[in-house]
Amino acid sequence: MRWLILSPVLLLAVMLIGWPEHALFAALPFPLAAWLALAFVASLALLMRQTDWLYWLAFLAGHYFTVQQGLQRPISEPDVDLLYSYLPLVSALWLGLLVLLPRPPLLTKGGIGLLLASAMVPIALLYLPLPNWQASLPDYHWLLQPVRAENPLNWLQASVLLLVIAGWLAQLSYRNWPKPMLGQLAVLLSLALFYLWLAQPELSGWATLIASSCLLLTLALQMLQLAYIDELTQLPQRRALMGHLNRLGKKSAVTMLDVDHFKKFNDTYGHDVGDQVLRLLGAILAKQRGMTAYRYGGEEFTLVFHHANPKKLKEQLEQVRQQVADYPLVVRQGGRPKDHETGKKQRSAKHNSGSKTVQITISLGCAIRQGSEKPESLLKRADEALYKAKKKGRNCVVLASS
Ligand SMILES: Nc1nc2c(ncn2[C@@H]2O[C@H](COP(=O)(O)OP(=O)(O)OP(=O)(O)O)[C@@H](O)[C@H]2O)c(=O)[nH]1
Repeated sequence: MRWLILSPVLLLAVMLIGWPEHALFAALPFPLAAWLALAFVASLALLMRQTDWLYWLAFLAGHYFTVQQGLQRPISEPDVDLLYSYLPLVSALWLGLLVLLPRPPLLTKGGIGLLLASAMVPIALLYLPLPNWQASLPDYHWLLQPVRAENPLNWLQASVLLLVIAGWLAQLSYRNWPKPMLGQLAVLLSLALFYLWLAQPELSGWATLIASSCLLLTLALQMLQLAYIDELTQLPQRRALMGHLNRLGKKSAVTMLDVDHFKKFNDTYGHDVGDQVLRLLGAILAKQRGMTAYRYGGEEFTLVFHHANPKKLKEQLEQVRQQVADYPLVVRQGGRPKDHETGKKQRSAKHNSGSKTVQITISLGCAIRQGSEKPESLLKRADEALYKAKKKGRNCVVLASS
């Protein structure tokens, strides 16, 4: 789903490569479209308290203003050519810095300073003595030669852009492709398309519109995540479960499962180790095939099945129970290590005294849907079956009788 964030910018790339003469590029959908898109996404980001995005939107606004003021004349004019030489470099470096630097909260001195700086960095290029700077460079250098004859993007600009994009991709894969970084990458890619197809009329407006759409999609997915995904286990939570249960087919089943003696576990090892266990259990459940796992709340989880075969259900649930019971959990005792090095030592074989391997078990209660039984009643029967499993001695599966 997260890849949806890049879809507007990929669509723009396909259009530019396949249909560069398309009438779409002759004009924006309506005058001021790019400004309105920026304002709309900024208002939403404010409303949703995702103010980090305002730095990016401020940069896009400053960039669009600079292009409107300074790049709407033939590239053969020396000051236009110079502005074009510096804008991609400055954009790539500033956006790279925005990712790397810690971003202060918006309503602080640092936050307001960063917001103004993000808008002013591209605009400053309109007023800086670029010709003097250029005069100090050697007359001819291969780094300043264009990459493509029909486009003045030079090797230096292209290398910095590529370096920033490559750094971004490396960070993305290292951090497991988080949504905000995909949104930031989409902004950079939109601008890169504008620099590569500079001669296209209205492309700066389209690039701003597309970058705003990517940020809008990122915001929407972030909100979905907040509303439907449990932060600790990364499983969908109760609100998502209720949505699923309301769409349930006639042949289906629901299982409630619960960690055994979890209170004692928390009391023995501490709440943070208890959290590690829930996270791990979430990962084990998410990997199961043929069922959808939810965190119901606390140490309770729910599994939803789209079949009503008791024998198969019992087999599948026994498998889950066994997998959890067999999983060796290495827990760190005596709190978290003070630093990375101590943590590394503690995890190594020679210095294993701070860790202990423990096991947990789960009890499961399953109910098969009867006719058009209501979700609440189905859940209640699964919960009763879970209660029976606890009474039976825990670490077992009980199927509710029909
Ligand atoms: N670490 C951690 N503990 C949680 C979380 N949510 C609930 N718990 C704990 O889960 C424990 C549940 O305890 P009980 O309902 O008494 O159940 P139990 O000890 O597992 O006993 P049985 O279910 O009868 O086997 C409580 O101690 C809660 O504090 C959580 O997000 N993290």
